[in-house]
Amino acid sequence: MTPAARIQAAAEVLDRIAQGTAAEKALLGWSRGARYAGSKDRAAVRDHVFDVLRRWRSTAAVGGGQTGRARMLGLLRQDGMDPQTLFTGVGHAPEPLSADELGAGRPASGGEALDLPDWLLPIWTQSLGDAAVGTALALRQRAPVFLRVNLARIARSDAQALLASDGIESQPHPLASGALEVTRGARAVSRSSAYTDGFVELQDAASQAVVDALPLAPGLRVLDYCAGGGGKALAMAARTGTEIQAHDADPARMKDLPSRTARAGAQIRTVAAPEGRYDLVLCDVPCSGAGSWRRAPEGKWRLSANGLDALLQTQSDILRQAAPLVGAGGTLAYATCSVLMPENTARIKAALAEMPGWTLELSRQFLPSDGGDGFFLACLRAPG
Ligand SMILES: C[S@@+](CC[C@H](N)C(=O)[O-])C[C@H]1O[C@@H](n2cnc3c(N)ncnc32)[C@H](O)[C@@H]1O
Repeated sequence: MTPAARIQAAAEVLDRIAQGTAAEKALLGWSRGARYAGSKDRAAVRDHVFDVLRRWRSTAAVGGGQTGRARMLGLLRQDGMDPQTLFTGVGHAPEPLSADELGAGRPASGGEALDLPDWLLPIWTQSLGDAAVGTALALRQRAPVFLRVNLARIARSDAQALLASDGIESQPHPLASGALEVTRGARAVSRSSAYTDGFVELQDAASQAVVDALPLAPGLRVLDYCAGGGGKALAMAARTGTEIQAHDADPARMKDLPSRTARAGAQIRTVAAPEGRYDLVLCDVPCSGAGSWRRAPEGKWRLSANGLDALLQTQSDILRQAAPLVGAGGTLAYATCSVLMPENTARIKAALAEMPGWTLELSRQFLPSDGGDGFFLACLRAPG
């Protein structure tokens, strides 16, 4: 496919997304009907689609309309490219721009320019203060690809060398002890021997930093209460070298955990009903995902004020369920991939008000300006 044909394809996929189809489904639908498209074409169309999703409002303003075609026009204009060199109508390129289209479009402003929903702006500003604009703008960019080196089995520099033998270039990232930022060859990671043999995992650097900050030690009784796919459980197991228990209200979310555990050579036991007292219980709760909107930008436009309220309720409920599982002097750790104060410090403040004798040991907000996604971690110590 030519670069112009990829733009036409992305515009069509974006139209399906605007009609309510999820991005992954819309991309799959397109690629099933596009047998002529090679892997580089699919990757390029996907990149265009996700670039627009991150900048859904501003591309529409700059492109002068709500269609996929207008948004692609806006994207090209924002990126300083001349759309007329691509909108030629030749081959599978988009049709040439009409006089109306050439005259349409205006600079984005306010929430549009930040690519945030208007209802969220006051919460965003209150949550982030001086970092509000910079954080919103960072979430309009593509996320770096980070790996977590399985330090239980290999040194970071040896993992780098192993990746390099498969053509993958990386550099250590200061945010976490095992973090590598992939600088070349990211698409080859899942086929590399370093990955298939369990020496590296895909995990955001701030997500790794959250685990680095937990009071973990070999032999502690540790429960990942909201384990999901197990990214943090695996990182905890690599740190302790001993068993981690994994639980999730929806056990189906943990279906890949046994194979990931085996690949990493880790010890993780899934538990349907956690029993007894633990030294550490991690609650990596469901959240808005506002810290990771550069990776999952649809979440930005799907979130509503009511949806956020429901999440806050769930987060508080989970803290209430998990606290009794923490033994005397043990730690209840609370994590989100959000930068919104109501989900972070405000949730912890509300929880502590209901937990006499508990103390706040650690509270840290990670922002995209630290390099990784936006994450929050708080550690609460049970009365001893
Ligand atoms: C943010 S995800 C966890 C991600 C995971 N820790 C990781 O690092 O890959 C949140 C998880 O919490 C689970 N969950 C939701 N409500 C829950 C509850 N009341 N108790 C336990 N888990 C719950 C969801 O099913 C989901 O898998």
